[in-house]
Amino acid sequence: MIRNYTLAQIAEANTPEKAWIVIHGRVYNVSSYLDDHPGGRDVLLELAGSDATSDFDFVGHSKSAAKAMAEFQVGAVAGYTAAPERASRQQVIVSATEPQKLGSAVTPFFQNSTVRALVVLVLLSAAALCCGLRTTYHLSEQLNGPFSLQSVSVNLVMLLLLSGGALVFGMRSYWHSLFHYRGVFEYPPHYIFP
Ligand code: HEM
Repeated sequence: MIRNYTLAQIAEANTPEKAWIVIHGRVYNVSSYLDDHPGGRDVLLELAGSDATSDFDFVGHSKSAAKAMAEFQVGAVAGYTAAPERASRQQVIVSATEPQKLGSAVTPFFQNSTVRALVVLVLLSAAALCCGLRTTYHLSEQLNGPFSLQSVSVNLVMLLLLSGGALVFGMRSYWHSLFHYRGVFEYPPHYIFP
């Protein structure tokens, strides 16, 4: 059950012992997090008692930071109307009143996008390898044995195709890591891969 608080009630919670901040309509008590916050305690204390949504978004917090917040939520702002979304950022939190699941900071193995991408890559490589070996086998029967010039060329072409695919995938991830976040102030301490 989510408790609703007025902005006046929240404004009073601006001390280290009771530091409440509003992010996307949710109220968080960050008193116990002040010393653990990677961005420092001062920034949280400065915003205690107020709506920190735009500052929070501007820093470009990661999705895991958004998940870690769940344990600090103490309620929601009564009658909260969302601030306009910044065009350059993705909105991570969807609804102010829907409770977040606690303990969800660890992403299940197959929901992790890097693991998914690796599994797809391994499956595609295995499939390509099977096709390649089969084709090579048939071709080398028709050509002059497995070590003839033609058979070796077919093997080389297959190798180039496979490594080309891996290169494209690698470059795509690298490109994403460089340009997904725009502007120096949104540069995060770690990347979210597609
Ligand atoms: C409950 C609220 C908050 C939580 C749980 C939280 C959590 C985090 C985490 C986990 C990081 C490490 C980077 C990341 O994973 O994104 C971080 C960095 C940071 N946060 Fe917060 N944060 C909160 C609120 C805020 C607010 C309101 C501000 C105000 C501007 C802020 C400013 C920063 C800054 C400046 C950094 C450092 C970024 C860097 O060093 O690159 N945070 N925060």
